[in-house]
Amino acid sequence: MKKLIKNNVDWVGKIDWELRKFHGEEYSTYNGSSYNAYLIREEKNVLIDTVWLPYADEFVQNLESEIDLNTIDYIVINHGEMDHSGSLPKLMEKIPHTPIYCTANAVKSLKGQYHKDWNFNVVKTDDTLDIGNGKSLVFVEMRMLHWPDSMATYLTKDNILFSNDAFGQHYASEHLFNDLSDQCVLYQEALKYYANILTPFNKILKRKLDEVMSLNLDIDIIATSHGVIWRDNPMQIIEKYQQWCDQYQENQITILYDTMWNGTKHTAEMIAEGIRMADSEVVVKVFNVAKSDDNDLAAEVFKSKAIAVGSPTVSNSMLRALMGFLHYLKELKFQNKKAAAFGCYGWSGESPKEIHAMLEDAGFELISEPLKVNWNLTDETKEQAIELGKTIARHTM
Ligand SMILES: Cc1cc2nc3c(=O)[nH]c(=O)nc-3n(C[C@H](O)[C@H](O)[C@H](O)COP(=O)(O)O)c2cc1C
Repeated sequence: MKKLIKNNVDWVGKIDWELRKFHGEEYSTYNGSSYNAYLIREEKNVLIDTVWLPYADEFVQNLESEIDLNTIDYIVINHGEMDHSGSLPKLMEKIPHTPIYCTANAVKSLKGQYHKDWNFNVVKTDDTLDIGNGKSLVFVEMRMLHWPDSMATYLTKDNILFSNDAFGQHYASEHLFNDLSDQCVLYQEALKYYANILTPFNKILKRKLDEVMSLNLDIDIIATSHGVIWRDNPMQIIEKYQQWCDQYQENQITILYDTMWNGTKHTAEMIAEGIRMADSEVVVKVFNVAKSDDNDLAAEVFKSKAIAVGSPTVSNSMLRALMGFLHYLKELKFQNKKAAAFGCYGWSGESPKEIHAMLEDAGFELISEPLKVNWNLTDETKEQAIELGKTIARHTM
């Protein structure tokens, strides 16, 4: 299957309707995904990226129905990760000498994964490749967005930026274009993708966006490597990225907890009540971490000014779903967010203190001492929970 993108550029990728987990079990993909590869046919024929390994046979067959593989002059690999390069070995069995254009780091990642010494041609930012008919490819290194090997490729005259993982989303969509997609799903998936994949690289991304903007490229289309392609006002997603990479916050406070006998749940609810009493405008959301999806929760934290995090004490520690999630929060390296810890206990009560320490270690600014509730709420501890909510609200107004 192919889809026309513009003039002599076709999408030759794979829509993966059934994908429910990505990166192993790390990333939830309720809306599926796509692996976008592109074929440019000018005086020179160029393939940009491939698709994930399980679809290699299908990909190569489709490509063969489109073009005599021997007439592919260049292959551009924007990023060596398996979901984009996984079909390369199968393809290279058929056209082993075709030059591959990629960054120096992509040579390392491709050789490291596939152990092949293909005809690599290393490119750097501003390098160009003439493809005839007055058009050329311009390469822009995107180091650490999100691997050291990442780059984007710009097609002049057609003004298409093949951005690879940047600006993508895990969203399977029949029509592949942003104007033909469900706008709410698209926005939510783009934000979730940013929060979970790109947040750790905020500072690099900020610099890179400035650099790309300073190139003054006319961009008519942003052809991502996952999800839909931005052709209607493509600058909208660049503008969103400019906001998202700059310590993004909405007027939201999120409470995350786990519980066995609901004491910590009721405490979470009282903290929420206190926040609402102090600030009637703020959006307050409460989630049970063990019953929620970690990636959705990370997106909620991404939107939040502050979080309150609670677990009962179990065997001198916290419940393990929360432990895992706090570890994940540390990986995401959020900045400029406030936090507080709480939890019920029976006799020793280590959990709130431990949560407090892990949040601090994850870069959150702790705005109060941990709240400890013995067994479950009394009038006194209920008031303390409400007061904690008010304190969080006051610190974020
Ligand atoms: C398996 C188990 C282990 C526990 N271990 C501890 C502990 O080490 N220290 C402690 O203070 N309380 C411990 N408790 C007591 C709980 O922290 C207490 O029941 C608390 O009120 C539960 O809060 P929840 O209603 O939010 O689940 C334990 C409870 C259970 C069920």
